[in-house]
Amino acid sequence: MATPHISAGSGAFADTVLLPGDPLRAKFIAEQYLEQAECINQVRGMLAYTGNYKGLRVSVMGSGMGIPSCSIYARELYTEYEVKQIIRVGSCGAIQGDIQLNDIILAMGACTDSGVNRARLAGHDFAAIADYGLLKRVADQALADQVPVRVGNVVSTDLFYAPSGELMDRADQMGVLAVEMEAAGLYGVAAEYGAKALTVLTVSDHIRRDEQLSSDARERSFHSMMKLTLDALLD
Ligand SMILES: O=P(O)(O)O[C@H]1O[C@H](CO)[C@@H](O)[C@H]1O
Ligand SMILES: O=c1cc[nH]c(=O)[nH]1
Repeated sequence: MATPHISAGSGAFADTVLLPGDPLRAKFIAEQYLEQAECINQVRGMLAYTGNYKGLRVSVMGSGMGIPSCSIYARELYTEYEVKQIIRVGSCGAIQGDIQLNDIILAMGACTDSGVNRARLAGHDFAAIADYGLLKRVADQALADQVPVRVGNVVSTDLFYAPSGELMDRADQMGVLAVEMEAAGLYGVAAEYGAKALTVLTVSDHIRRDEQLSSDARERSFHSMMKLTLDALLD
């Protein structure tokens, strides 16, 4: 059952996996939110845990940074561990001027400068979209909890340090809310394997303004996003 990247045994993952980029955020989520959390993977330091949230069995695992790393884990979780749905819980940089630090964004769709989804669709554009049922669950939970969220497009870039701002300028003009590095790849993998995926993001910095959260806050805060996402999974 073990894969080249995951040593967990058969049945070790729950049907639902939360997938932050940072493996230490995965550890923090397991320690803060899951009862009886058990560490089920440490290969490459990509920590994974399974435990219970208010009686629901849930797993959480780091994906690493960028579409290639995230795609490896997503594919192995869907195909080797029979995971049904993956929810990325990530950080992002705001693009639109009216978005503030710590705002929550639900990525209904994800643009990208990566070639992975064109490779999947014979060279053509693939509309990388969230699973509607998962998206609606989290949006409804946000409404019920009176947690403001923005729902829309993000852009998943290959380069964190881009040589020019052209892509961000065009994304801004086209209403793209934020930039991160995995959602479009995750949605492509989910589509390829007939599985479900959603990306929920907390704004950690603003690409137009000199504003950013510390690395510690990126690892150990984001409580509003975590509670919203986990509560949305309950019946
Ligand atoms: O905080 P995570 O979930 O890693 O997400 C964002 O942070 C990393 C870049 O700093 C990229 O992975 C980007 O998508
Ligand atoms: O990918 C990312 C994540 C956070 N902030 C950015 O500017 N880019």
